[in-house]
Amino acid sequence: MLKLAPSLLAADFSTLGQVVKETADAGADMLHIDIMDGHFVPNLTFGPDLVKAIRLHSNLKFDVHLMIENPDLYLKAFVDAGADIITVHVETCTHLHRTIQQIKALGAKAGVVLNPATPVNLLEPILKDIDMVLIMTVNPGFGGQSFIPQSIDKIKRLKKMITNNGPCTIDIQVDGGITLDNVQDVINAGANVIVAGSAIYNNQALSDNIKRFKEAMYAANA
Ligand SMILES: O=C(CO)[C@@H](O)[C@H](O)COP(=O)(O)O
Ligand SMILES: [Fe+2]
Repeated sequence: MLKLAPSLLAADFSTLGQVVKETADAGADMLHIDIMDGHFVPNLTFGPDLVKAIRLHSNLKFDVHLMIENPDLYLKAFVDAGADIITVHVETCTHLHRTIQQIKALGAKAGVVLNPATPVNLLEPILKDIDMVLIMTVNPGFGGQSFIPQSIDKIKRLKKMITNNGPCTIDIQVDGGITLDNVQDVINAGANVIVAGSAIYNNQALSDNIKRFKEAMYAANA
């Protein structure tokens, strides 16, 4: 199933409650929330209190992308704040299996993220334990960067690995530099959850952007 997850990082921070409501009304499937700590990535964004505050404005699934060191310390805070899916970077988890079990024990779905230079075969031992893999298609830390073209082969390798692992329902999410020009390429390669920030929140109408993205997504999968 194809899903569109607009990334709040590119939205107008002065009206976040309203943005979240409009994003849901316009037909987004999830809301992607980028959490950055200034250590794992060279940028700072939101914490659990912000997630809790915007939770009041919609029932959208909250997809929380943790770009933070020591993620185990904050899992409960983000689930309590309203996260439905928590995604952790393999590069930040010394005990990845334990972190995944903790996310699930808290009642959230568990996702795992790979930086562009991290190979997919690292996921083989935990593939049966996760709900989603996120392939970073830029280096994490900032919105508005250009898509890394080698990501297409990486998505294909991941898709093959998941298929060879037997019947399962792991979502393949992509994040970074996704536009109307490349969204069909990533879907044809095997991705089904599309994160887009600057291509969704920009000077054009939010509802038009979401409509155009969903049309392009479903046309790719036809
Ligand atoms: O996690 C990140 C960046 O680290 C992303 O979620 C960005 O927010 C995507 O923004 P665009 O590349 O679509 O502008
Ligand atoms: Fe993200």
